[in-house]
Amino acid sequence: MSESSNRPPTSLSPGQWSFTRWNTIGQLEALEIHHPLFRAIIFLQGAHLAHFAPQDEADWLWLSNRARFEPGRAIRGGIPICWPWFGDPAKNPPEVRKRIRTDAAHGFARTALWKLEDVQESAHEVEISLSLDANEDFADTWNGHALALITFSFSVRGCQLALTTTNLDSSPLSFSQALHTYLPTTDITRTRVLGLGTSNYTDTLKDWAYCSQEGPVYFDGETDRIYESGEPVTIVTPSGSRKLTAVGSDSTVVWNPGPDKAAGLSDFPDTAWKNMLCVETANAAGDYRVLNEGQSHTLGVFIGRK
Ligand SMILES: O=P(O)(O)OC[C@H]1O[C@@H](O)[C@H](O)[C@@H](O)[C@@H]1O
Repeated sequence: MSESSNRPPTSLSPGQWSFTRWNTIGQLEALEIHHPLFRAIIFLQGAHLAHFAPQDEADWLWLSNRARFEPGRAIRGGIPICWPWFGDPAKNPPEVRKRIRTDAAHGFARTALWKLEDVQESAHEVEISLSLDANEDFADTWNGHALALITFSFSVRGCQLALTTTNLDSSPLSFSQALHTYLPTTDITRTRVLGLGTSNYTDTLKDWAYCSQEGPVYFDGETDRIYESGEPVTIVTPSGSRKLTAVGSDSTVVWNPGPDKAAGLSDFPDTAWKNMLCVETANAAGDYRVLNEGQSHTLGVFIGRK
């Protein structure tokens, strides 16, 4: 970390923030929020929330100690925004796939530079909005025109993300997406996810077999599933619980790379799979969304205490 300042973005007037300031971390610009009640860090690249914690608490998000903060490189940990497609393009429904012109997973939003739109501060909350105009600048990888606007709301109760997509193109937009939340655990083998116990899911590791969940989700090796549920989930770890409450979502991805995949994963220590899991608030697989010209859809998650 280096070079902390109050450098304002062009769209906002200087000196108006009490708790928010610019910093350069690695090679990337970030907003650091140091509020008396909580702290957070958002990178402009990817509108990527890398840290959040109420004061005197450990970080609520997992961030790899090998994460690299470089232009064009996805940050391993925190909450990457997968948009305007989730996962492998080839595994997306044809309507989503037909706009994608690359093999790269998880869309381009997580490595694109977003624009700061607004910072609102109060004694209890900080709200920060960023936008990405996905126009012809992205024509190498995607055919469409859409606006993504994300608003982060931080308080001592937790953090909320609301990602609104508006189709600016004259033809209907089909897209998939996820708020790819990385969470810490002290022991993945003693971690479980509650709230998906009556849901069906696609197991991407069993040739995309369609399965039924019964009871809590446990982890005993690599796990990569798309659940057909947007119901609240509770993540119980040996050191505490978190509750994720979604809006605009009927799919939830649960992922842990396990030892073998971890060994080949970028910016990821070989043994880190023991101490993290991802629970991703999504519009994935059959839950992709379609917007006509001018229509919007909001995908959101509130990460709070149990
Ligand atoms: O390495 P990436 O592109 O950040 O993806 C990480 C994981 O993201 C998850 O959402 C997918 O379900 C996994 O299949 C994937 O491995």
